Amino acid sequence: MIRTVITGSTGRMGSTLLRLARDAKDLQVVGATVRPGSPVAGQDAGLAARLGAALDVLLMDDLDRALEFSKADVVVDFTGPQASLAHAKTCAERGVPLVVGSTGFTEDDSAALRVLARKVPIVAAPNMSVGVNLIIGVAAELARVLGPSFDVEVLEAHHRMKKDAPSGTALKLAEVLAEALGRTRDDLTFVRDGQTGARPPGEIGVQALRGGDVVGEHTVYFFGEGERIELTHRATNRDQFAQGALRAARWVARRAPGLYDMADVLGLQGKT
Ligand SMILES: NC(=O)C1=CN([C@@H]2O[C@H](COP(=O)(O)OP(=O)(O)OC[C@H]3O[C@@H](n4cnc5c(N)ncnc54)[C@H](OP(=O)(O)O)[C@@H]3O)[C@@H](O)[C@H]2O)C=CC1
Ligand SMILES: O=C(O)C1=N[C@H](C(=O)O)C[C@H](O)C1
Repeated sequence: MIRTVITGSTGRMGSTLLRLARDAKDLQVVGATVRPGSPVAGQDAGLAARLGAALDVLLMDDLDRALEFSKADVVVDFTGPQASLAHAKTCAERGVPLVVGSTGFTEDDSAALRVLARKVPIVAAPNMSVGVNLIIGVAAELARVLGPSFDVEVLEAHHRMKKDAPSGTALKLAEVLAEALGRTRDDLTFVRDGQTGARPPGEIGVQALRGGDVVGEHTVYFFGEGERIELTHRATNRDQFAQGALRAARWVARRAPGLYDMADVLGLQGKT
């Protein structure tokens, strides 16, 4: 049984994780945290996360204390970049493996996560659905085969409550496309406004739509002469993200320290 602590447990992802982990036969939820000072601290996690059933785990607003009492094997964190970094520091100090799904990290944040991963195994991925991680590889292969004569663009759409843009998934797609085409992050364009002039060759546009309750949609466009290829992933609920995260939790709980991604967890691209 893998003893699991879930942070951000009353959020959109946290409550999804609680529901799916509660029903998993090989996982035991031994802790659930909320934002420090949250008024729901002390309440039953199941009830507070709108699961409708008591989970016999009381919400805590301090991960270090939750780990002290829970003897967790793994922490699963979908909170936000700054909270995730703080949680990674706590997990590194306590030697507890971590799964990080948060997005919106700066380059410095990512560097700090790499340093912390020297002490503890961390799986970090902007999208934990199997489907998206498969199309990341397909998109790179399409770019390699189609070559520089195709103009490549990334479009994403998310719910109105999303705090960061573009999505971490769109950034990951753009980065692997740039690498496949021998380009750099400097070739990524996020804003087109005013007299932009003709599209520079080699540019990769990344655009974000926000509205309603869109769970997460990503399309890679390959615009050619006389033809256009579109590669799209649409999530219709958050279960696939959460199932991927729990799969990562099972995987990382027994790993050596290091920074891993979902390609490692899924054994993609020759990774075992
Ligand atoms: N990798 C993937 O597959 C996916 C990644 N994401 C990413 O996950 C993150 C969360 O998304 P989502 O669930 O929609 O966001 P929510 O805002 O719904 O959930 C975040 C939760 O974390 C809580 N929180 C904030 N700070 C802390 C803290 N220090 N300690 C404990 N809890 C804290 C928030 O509390 P409060 O409500 O008080 O603010 C909130 O309940 C985002 O970065 C998003 O991009 C989302 C889906 C899939
Ligand atoms: O905030 C969300 O909801 C999501 N964020 C992730 C991202 O930024 O890529 C993953 C997923 O698309 C949902």
